Amino acid sequence: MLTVDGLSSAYGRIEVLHGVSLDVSAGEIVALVGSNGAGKTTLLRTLSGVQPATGGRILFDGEDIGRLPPHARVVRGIVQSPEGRQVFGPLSVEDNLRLGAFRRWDDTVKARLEAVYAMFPVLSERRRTAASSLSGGQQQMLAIGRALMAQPKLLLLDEPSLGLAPLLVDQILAAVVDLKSRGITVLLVEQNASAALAIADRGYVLEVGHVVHEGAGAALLQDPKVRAAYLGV
Ligand SMILES: Nc1ncnc2c1ncn2[C@@H]1O[C@H](COP(=O)(O)OP(=O)(O)OP(=O)(O)O)[C@@H](O)[C@H]1O
Repeated sequence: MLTVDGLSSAYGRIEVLHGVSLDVSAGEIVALVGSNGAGKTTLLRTLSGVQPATGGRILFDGEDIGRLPPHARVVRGIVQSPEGRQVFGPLSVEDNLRLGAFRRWDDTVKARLEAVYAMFPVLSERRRTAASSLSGGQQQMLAIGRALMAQPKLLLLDEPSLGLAPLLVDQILAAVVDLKSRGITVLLVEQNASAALAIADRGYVLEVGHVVHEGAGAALLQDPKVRAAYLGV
């Protein structure tokens, strides 16, 4: 589904991704882990098109999308749920969700809303509430729900567990597994590497803009080098 080949990206003259290559197949959860500042967020932003690539190729369903603007990538099914949730605080939960539907504004919006509410019932209960008054976990559900309204084929999820209590982390990661069972492919960035690798089919470890390890999620979890460097074991 997604092939990233030698991708580079820079802020001004400072390159932070140095020729990253990875693959994501349809139906997989692929985790991208690594320490602070490794370039994980930059990679997701380069895939969704809000950050320009300075080299390399991004193929999605066989098409080179590396020069397409972000909205054209959304139309093709690449949707990002950003780090820090970035919900629209003064707007209601439902209006936040409706904003996610912009790429296809037709009579399926209501059914899509109901599907999100079925997945996250607490959002349904609070549909008229301002997003700013939701808890951190609920805001994360809203951010994921908003991305789902765009009907992603490939969901780019940036740090969904950031700042959440352990019970909520489990709930959010269970939701990610649920997305996979609904046929959505997920590229998941997480600081919480062990939790992410535990639910991932495959994973990549990024270190200062390079892929330094890759493999099955379970294999990476068992790899002594990965455990020592990234899992604090
Ligand atoms: N807007 C920016 N301008 C300049 N440099 C940036 C910008 N955003 C990120 N960087 C730098 O790019 C590098 C990669 O950052 P990035 O946020 O992609 O890493 P990350 O792996 O997602 O880390 P984190 O988990 O802290 O978000 C870091 O050195 C960071 O300081």
